[in-house]
Amino acid sequence: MNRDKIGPAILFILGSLIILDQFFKVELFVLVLFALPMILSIIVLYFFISKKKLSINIFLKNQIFRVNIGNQSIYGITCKIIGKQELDGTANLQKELDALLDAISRKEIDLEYVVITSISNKRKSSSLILFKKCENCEDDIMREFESVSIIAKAVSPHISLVPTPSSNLAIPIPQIFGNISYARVFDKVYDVPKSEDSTVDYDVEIGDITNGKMISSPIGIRSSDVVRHIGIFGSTGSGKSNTAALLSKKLAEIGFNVVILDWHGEFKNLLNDFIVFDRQNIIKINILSQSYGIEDIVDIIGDVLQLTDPQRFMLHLLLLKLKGRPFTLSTVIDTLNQLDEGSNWSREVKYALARKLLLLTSRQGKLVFSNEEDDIEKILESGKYIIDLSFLHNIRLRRLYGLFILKILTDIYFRGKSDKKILIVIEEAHNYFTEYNDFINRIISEVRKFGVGLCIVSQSPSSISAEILKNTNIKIIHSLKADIDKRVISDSLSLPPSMVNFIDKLDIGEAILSAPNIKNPIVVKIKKTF
Ligand SMILES: Nc1ncnc2c1ncn2[C@@H]1O[C@H](COP(=O)(O)OP(=O)(O)OP(=O)(O)O)[C@@H](O)[C@H]1O
Repeated sequence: MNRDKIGPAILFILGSLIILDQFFKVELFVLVLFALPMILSIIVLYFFISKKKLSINIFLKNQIFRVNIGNQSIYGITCKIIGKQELDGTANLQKELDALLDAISRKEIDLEYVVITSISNKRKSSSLILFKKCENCEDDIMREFESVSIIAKAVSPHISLVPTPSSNLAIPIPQIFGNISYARVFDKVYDVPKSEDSTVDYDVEIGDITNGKMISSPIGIRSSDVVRHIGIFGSTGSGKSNTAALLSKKLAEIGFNVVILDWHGEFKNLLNDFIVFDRQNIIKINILSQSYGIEDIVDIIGDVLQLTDPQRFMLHLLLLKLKGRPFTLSTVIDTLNQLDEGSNWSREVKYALARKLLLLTSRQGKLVFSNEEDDIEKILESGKYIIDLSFLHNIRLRRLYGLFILKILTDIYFRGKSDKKILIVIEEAHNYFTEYNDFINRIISEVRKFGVGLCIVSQSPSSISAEILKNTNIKIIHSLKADIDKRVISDSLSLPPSMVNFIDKLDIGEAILSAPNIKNPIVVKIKKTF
């Protein structure tokens, strides 16, 4: 029976007695004699029933409270958040509190946390309550409190958490806040990585789920998702190369061909069982080879040398005419001269094109572009290779050579010449992007169905084309410092605010992983390759 039914019940009894009195002319004191016990028994019944329904019983042990509600128990602990200001006022308590709550929000546990800030005229105080629905779990609560206290010491040296004793009547919300006046209505909503994510299926383990302090279960990606392309992003020194090397090693172990286009020549130190092509062992490319489609060659040269449309058209004509002749400075000039001299317009285009093509016939250009073509398809047919591009000092030449290798490799797959899947790692990928990215944008969307997975590695996701970002379905985000990069990544992943705040706080080797096999992005500590 609830409280608002008592009044009507008593009125009903009184009304019935008055009617009885009218009909049977009973004495008033007899009526009162009847009515009183009835009313009393209703009140007693009410308290008895309501006590049975909701028994709240607060119990205290080591500052831990237990609240029994019906047959459920909640265990918890309340702690005052006490901030101590330095004498010279240098402690940034707000920042420390944010860091502490950030760290707590990353913990993967089944406890609930509530921050309560009470504000009155005289006092302002904040406290943290951690609690859990459970039975006999004082020890769990105490352990959690100790772990939170350790985190507080590490991330917020001027803030301490002091447990508040509860009485058996109430769980007090503390009134005094250290030696400073401090209150804040906390407005952040945290989306804590859920432990269910640890049950995802994967066959390429890359690390362990972490909350920044503790490591929980191992996690990885599915090799079947590799052809949906991988993006590894992070500032210098954040751990990108290690992650790319780890993926290369693991995928090679399960039968992928792996080719790394190594911009700075650092991978041979990370993967010493890969075959290395470098200055001593250069793969030579014949641009005029019969087997390469002219459209792709025009796009690659046009993108890297930033050719205008008329120059691209002229290049197309030039390549058609040059077929079967050596690609040397004199043949290029000769052939250009044979092309229609009809108008001033074409003469200007010709000279501008000839000037830009000088790069390919330069001393460095001749190291990699040659008529004595190597059988690249044979060389890279199967296995694991590092192609060290760092011996090419001219950046545009390095970019050209890298893209030609990419084209030749993808052609092998387009023609169905390999039944093994391949991972092509494009290190320092931002270097391949210019104002025009026709070739690389086309490749990334086409190669997927042919068993080719691209792994784009870059310290500057904001310099990568939107097309590429959209097409990398597995993203591994190491610490990023520049605001523009953080924004580009958080927009492309629709990251929750707590994770966005976190991108620049990740430690070396830590990364946010977003992949088709994982429901929500999670923080992972990547394994070290060696
Ligand atoms: N998962 C990891 N665990 C522990 N240490 C790591 C991890 N990943 C990288 N490191 C260490 O961090 C340092 C930088 O790593 P790495 O070269 O992979 O970073 P990077 O982002 O590729 O840097 P850069 O852009 O300068 O090439 C190295 O000393 C490496 O040993």
